[in-house]
Amino acid sequence: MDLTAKIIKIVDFMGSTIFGTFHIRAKMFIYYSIAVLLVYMIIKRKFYLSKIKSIPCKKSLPLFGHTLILLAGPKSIGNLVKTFQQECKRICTVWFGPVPCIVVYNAEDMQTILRNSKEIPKGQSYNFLRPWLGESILISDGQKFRQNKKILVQTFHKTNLLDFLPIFNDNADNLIQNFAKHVGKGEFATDLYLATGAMFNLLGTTLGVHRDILTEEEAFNYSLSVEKMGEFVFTRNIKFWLRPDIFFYFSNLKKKQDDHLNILNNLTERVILSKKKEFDERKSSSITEFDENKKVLFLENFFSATKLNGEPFTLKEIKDEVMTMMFAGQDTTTVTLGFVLSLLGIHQDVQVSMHFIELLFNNKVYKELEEILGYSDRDINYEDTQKMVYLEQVIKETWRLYPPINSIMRVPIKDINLGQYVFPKGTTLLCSIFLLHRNEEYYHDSHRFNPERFNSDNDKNRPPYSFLPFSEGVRKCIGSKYAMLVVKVFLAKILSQYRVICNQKQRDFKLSLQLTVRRKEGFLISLEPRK
Ligand code: HEM
Repeated sequence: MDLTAKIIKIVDFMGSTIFGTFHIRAKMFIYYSIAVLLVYMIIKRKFYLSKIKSIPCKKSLPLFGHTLILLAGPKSIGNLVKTFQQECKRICTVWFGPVPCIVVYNAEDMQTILRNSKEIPKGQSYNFLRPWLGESILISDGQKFRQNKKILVQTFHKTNLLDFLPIFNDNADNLIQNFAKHVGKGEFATDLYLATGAMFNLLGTTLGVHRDILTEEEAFNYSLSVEKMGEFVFTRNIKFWLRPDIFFYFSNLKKKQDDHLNILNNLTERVILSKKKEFDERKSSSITEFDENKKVLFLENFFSATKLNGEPFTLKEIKDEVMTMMFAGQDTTTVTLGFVLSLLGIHQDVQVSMHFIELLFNNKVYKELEEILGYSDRDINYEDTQKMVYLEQVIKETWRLYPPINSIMRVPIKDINLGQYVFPKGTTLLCSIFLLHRNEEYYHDSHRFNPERFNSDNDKNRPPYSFLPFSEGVRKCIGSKYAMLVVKVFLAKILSQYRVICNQKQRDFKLSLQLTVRRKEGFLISLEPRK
């Protein structure tokens, strides 16, 4: 008997075992129930669709929605922005296959959403991050979020940030040494140097370990895996058929994800276990030797803290938080540095204060650094960073054009009525920081790099919730001050040593708008010595 005949026989047998012994009335009952369920689902769907009807939507294909367009990617980022700005001015529905998602990019709706974290929580929107970040602060809501946030915010308090400065300076010097190999030798990709620099900062400041514990290869692999994991999560969101776990588990993407997760898990566990051993030995050796003030923030806070139920945090829970810090803090600062260097490399007028330009543009970055640091390559202290006013404008303008986290997601737990439209319960709201920052309503000539937008006068005139690189409200980034400090130290060190050149035009950047915004071609720059 061939295989097909065998299968038919098995199906026949199963059908008669399930239904054959049933009374005819029982069979009819099952058929009617299925029909009623289908009708109920169709009505429910129609009712749901009527709620989002008033939100503008670009033409889409049945079943596939906008997925094919999203997969092909915009021909240029300018096209994408134009489409949103001209066809759907403030808000629009995008279909990921049969699943709608409301994209928001106006300040008023952003405010409504981000201020109402009780009725519009993160919910299930970050589910695909769970295999990587577990139930960490970035993903959880409610009590678990509040419990973990209490411990984490201590780490990022201003008084602690000052203690991090020697670590930032040391790692910036290490980066300069790596850059030195490329000085005067043309264009090179800075991505992995910047990523490992950002990673070493986090290792030092949150875990209390020096970069020496890793080989160069381990550091590169870890940084690459963080980037890849972001890519996989994004792909799973767009390719709607990979959303259900059952399909994802048998996909090639899952295999690749597991490989990168292994790299991240192994290294993180290794560091946590060695620090835990050190912590326990120090604590038990002698009470007097255990200096509370010297404890390593973040990690040791988790070792000594207890949860709301009085139990200590498990290794898995601590690992989830560490992985979250390494993701939230590494990729974001890496791309910030990459974009600032690229933009300054293009806009030489902003970077260098040549004599005649100085008359037109005072306060340019290099002039400012020269005034603060003289010609010395000494370490940067906190007071120095406070004087870097123009550099701060440049960083903020870079965050406006290329917000590292380009969008965040929320899911309302009840219908949110906004007058002209409704955010229905259970629908993903995608708050696009990228599109908000290019909204002509708030930023005239929005594609142009112009740090003057952030001078003290212009800063006051911007409507609330129109500049959100770190989001806002209860779920605002906890690392915003840390990020500004580390970026200033790194840029001050790089720019006072080297003149940065970037040969691409800004409009030729090939952007990938995944979890973080990046240049697909890499952050390509060349360096010339300053002195
Ligand atoms: C340029 C640098 C950074 C940018 C642009 C940035 C941006 C953001 C944004 C937009 C969010 C909100 C995410 C959401 O609501 O879904 C966020 C959350 C978060 N960020 Fe950052 N971040 C940066 C650096 C950092 C650093 C350095 C750390 C820590 C080392 C950090 C830790 C976190 C954490 C833990 C959250 C979750 C907060 C919560 O859910 O309540 N970030 N960040």
